[in-house]
Amino acid sequence: MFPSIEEPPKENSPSLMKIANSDEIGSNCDPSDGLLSKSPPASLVFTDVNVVTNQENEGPKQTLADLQGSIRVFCRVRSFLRSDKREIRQTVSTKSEKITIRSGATKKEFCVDKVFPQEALQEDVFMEVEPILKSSLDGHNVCIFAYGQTGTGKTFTMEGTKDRPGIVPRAIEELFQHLTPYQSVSMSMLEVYMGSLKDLLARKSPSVKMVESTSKCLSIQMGCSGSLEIEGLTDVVVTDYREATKWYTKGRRARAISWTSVNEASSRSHWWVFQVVLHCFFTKFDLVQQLFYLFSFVCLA
Ligand SMILES: Nc1ncnc2c1ncn2[C@@H]1O[C@H](COP(=O)(O)OP(=O)(O)OP(=O)(O)O)[C@@H](O)[C@H]1O
Repeated sequence: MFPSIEEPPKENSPSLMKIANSDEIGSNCDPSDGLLSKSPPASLVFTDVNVVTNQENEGPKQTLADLQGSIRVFCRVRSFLRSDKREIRQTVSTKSEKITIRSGATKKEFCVDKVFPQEALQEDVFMEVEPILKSSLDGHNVCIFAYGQTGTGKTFTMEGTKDRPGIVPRAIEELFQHLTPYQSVSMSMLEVYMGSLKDLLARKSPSVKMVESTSKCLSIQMGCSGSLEIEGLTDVVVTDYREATKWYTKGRRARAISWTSVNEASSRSHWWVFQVVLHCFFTKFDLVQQLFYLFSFVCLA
């Protein structure tokens, strides 16, 4: 038996994602700026909450959006690695909402919602993101977008390692902890590489052995509601954290990986999108209906 509501929330019209313009996010923070190459690299994590008109749940989420804005910009400074060849100099200084970068006589300051210094842990980052992820369970689309030059720690922040899990595994775990019997989860993963879209969860064709060559090339279509849809993108239903992790790992392995002069294990996909869809079921006038909300995790290389 699904929960019944007289007036269901207005139909959500999910788009694939909203990519914020770099002028909108943060203050003229351009990671390609030469200054950054002499500093511990910094990457940005954006959370973009699309507020939809869910009257039933407007309260808590609306308060969060009102207080903190629907777009939040975080900047994480990567710690120096043993492999860093450059001379280590203290060219970056941080305050909780400001980062200052010096190069010779030049000084640049950037204001963001939150700065994570070099010593920040994965837990610290997730603690900041968690309330926004939780709010999506109240019926809102959420996009977390990582941006920064190669080797700045985007993959580390989003995925992390087995010992130090990042935002994505923590978010999936959190999602399944709060799932109600009237909700289900499906997921998809795609990569934009060399100008084409690839379905990273596409099932392997028995005749082709290479994972990369089995990834389907997809096209973007405009849906009848005006939303963007990826035609034929594999969407798998997952029932628990373990199954979700299994599919996520499959998608990761299918991604293009190469090395760059600053990152031996660069993801090299120009960007990848991991999308989790929360399906919510309810009855209205004795008919089972469904709404869905999106969590999009985007990593721009
Ligand atoms: N906060 C951190 N603490 C410790 N190590 C880190 C941290 N951030 C990144 N690293 C390490 O730095 C290296 C580069 O990070 P990562 O691969 O995440 O960069 P990236 O921005 O995703 O690069 P690319 O765009 O090339 O894929 C990795 O070895 C990663 O483990």
